Amino acid sequence: MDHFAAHANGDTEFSGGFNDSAAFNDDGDLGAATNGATDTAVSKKEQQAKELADNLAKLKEQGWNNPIPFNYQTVYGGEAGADEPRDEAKWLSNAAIYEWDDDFGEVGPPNEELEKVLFHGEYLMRAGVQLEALAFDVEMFGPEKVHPISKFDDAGLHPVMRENIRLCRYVNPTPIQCYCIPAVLTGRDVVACAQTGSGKTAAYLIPILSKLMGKARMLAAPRPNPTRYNPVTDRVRAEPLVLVVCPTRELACQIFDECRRLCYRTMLRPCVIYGGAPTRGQREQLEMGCDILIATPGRLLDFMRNPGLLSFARLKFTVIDEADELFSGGWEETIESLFQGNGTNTNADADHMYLMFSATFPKLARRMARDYMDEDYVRIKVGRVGSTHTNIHQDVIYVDEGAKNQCLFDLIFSGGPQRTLIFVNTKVKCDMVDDFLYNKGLPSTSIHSDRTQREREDALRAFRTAKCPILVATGVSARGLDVTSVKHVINYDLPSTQHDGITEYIHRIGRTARIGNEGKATSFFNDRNEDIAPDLCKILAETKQEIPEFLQSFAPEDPKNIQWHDNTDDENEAEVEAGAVAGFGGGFDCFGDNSRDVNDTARRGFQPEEGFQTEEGFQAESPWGDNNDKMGTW
Ligand SMILES: Nc1ncnc2c1ncn2[C@@H]1O[C@H](COP(=O)(O)OP(=O)(O)OP(=O)(O)O)[C@@H](O)[C@H]1O
Repeated sequence: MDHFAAHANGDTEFSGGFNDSAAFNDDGDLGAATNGATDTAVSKKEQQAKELADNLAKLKEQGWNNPIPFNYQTVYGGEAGADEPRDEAKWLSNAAIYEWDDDFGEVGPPNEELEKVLFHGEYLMRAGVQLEALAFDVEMFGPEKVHPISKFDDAGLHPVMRENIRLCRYVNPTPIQCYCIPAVLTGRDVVACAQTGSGKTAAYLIPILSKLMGKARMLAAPRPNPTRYNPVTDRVRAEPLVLVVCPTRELACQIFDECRRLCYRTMLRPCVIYGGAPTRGQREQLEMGCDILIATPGRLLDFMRNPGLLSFARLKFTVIDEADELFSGGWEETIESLFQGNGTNTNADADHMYLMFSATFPKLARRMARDYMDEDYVRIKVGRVGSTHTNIHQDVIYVDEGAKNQCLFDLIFSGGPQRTLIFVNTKVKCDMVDDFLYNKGLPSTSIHSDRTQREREDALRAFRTAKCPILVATGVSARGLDVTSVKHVINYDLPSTQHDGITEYIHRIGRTARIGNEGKATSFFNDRNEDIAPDLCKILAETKQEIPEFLQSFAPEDPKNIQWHDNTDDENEAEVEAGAVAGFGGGFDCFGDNSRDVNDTARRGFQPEEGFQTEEGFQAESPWGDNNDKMGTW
């Protein structure tokens, strides 16, 4: 039964929903019912109610908030997120942006209300103190040396961008930012691989937007003044300067969010279009003008079919984010047509820059880089492609399939209240696990691709605001999720090697311990997961985690010399050896010695912000904020 449906009915009695807790009752032998069907039903119901009441009391004592039923009628009525100003809009594509008045000079005046929404929300991600763990070796390949920055102030950024970075509380650039920002500023095409949660979005948005600031008046298409906008007479065609394509709706919304912050007080107008939400609102936003367009590929194709609505004639930057995901999702033709400009009237000027970001770097991505990017494109690699960092404490425990639910409950209960993300491998299981937890009295919700976009946005909002601090998700739907204070990721199911195996594992656990914070990942392992065991052990060894006894037979022989064959970064392919790949292999190392460069500046550059933890109402390491013991302050 659909847990959401039960919630929608306001069914707080916990009756009627899926509940397999009988499997864990002390005397849960259903066959022992001898007093007739009615008696059994009554006593089972009573027993469940008692069990639930006990659970609720225990959970409450521990600090968990009560499960909150969703009421989608109310949500549709517009009350959603009323206590989270950030998401006041019904759809994230309509979230507030800085509205530029023609009367402004070069830079618009502050807007206090919007500033609060964009920069001061308690649910915004803040850097933690364990930033050293992100100090990976950085390799850069390209035709000439690009000097990495160690401070944002050294990058020659537009003053408004510097101010917006300060408002975001980004004190120092992350390693990928140290390299990517100057590379983009020098006008080169860039291909970059970096770990999850390492600030890739800002690594391309900061230099691109900074380059456009001050030139927007000259480059941007004419647009109506929003303060005097008449939707009947003033509509324009959207002619963005920047296009960002990414694989998931949630990621598109997150990039849009970051863009709203970094465009603050400028005339650059960001818009986001993504599937599942009504096209109308998104179209209306484009008709008010659009300089930065963030899009998922399906909705982008839809809108591109209407040249009166969207044109790429002015496009200066095309960014492909999570390229590996887009390619494995079957979008390679769409991406290729964007690169080619075929039928898209894309501006093909020499100054049109292409950027490609990817956690791994599959063959298809390499071919596109070779075929469509400038010969002298820069390639940046932070750490080993597809690796993770030591801020995540990884545990693997042996759990038989049938014991997973109880184990999950015990694990969550023993961990105490904390934002927890649970991954399963199928949509059906996603609903089942969510229902199980909810019926046990835990505040959970779930997200997967069969949910409507309305439900997906609401589930994420509930998770972000900790109304439902437990989110059950399938891997695909939670890819790229950037939610503050996710303290525990649980792989209820480990990903199989047929579904991206260890790469998927890395993405999943990367939802915790982001940007210098710490977190925990627990994976349930049993005989069904043997396919992933060798790679899992390599990751555990590489990140100096304990390899449990039952996995010892899969442990790498020499933990100091782990061999990876991830097929993402094979420099020895014939084509590369033949020098056909410009920029790497065929190109030469930017640092002159044609070998790997380890840049200490970048390693030292990313330091925790002084006083960050002591700031009122915020503790980098605590989900609770100062002196708080309530869920509401997550
Ligand atoms: N220099 C910085 N200092 C502090 N926080 C930062 C900095 N740069 C980015 N962030 C924040 O870090 C978080 C993670 O960034 P982002 O989502 O871009 O990571 P990512 O590398 O794209 O991760 P993933 O691969 O998992 O999608 C975001 O909330 C972002 O606002």
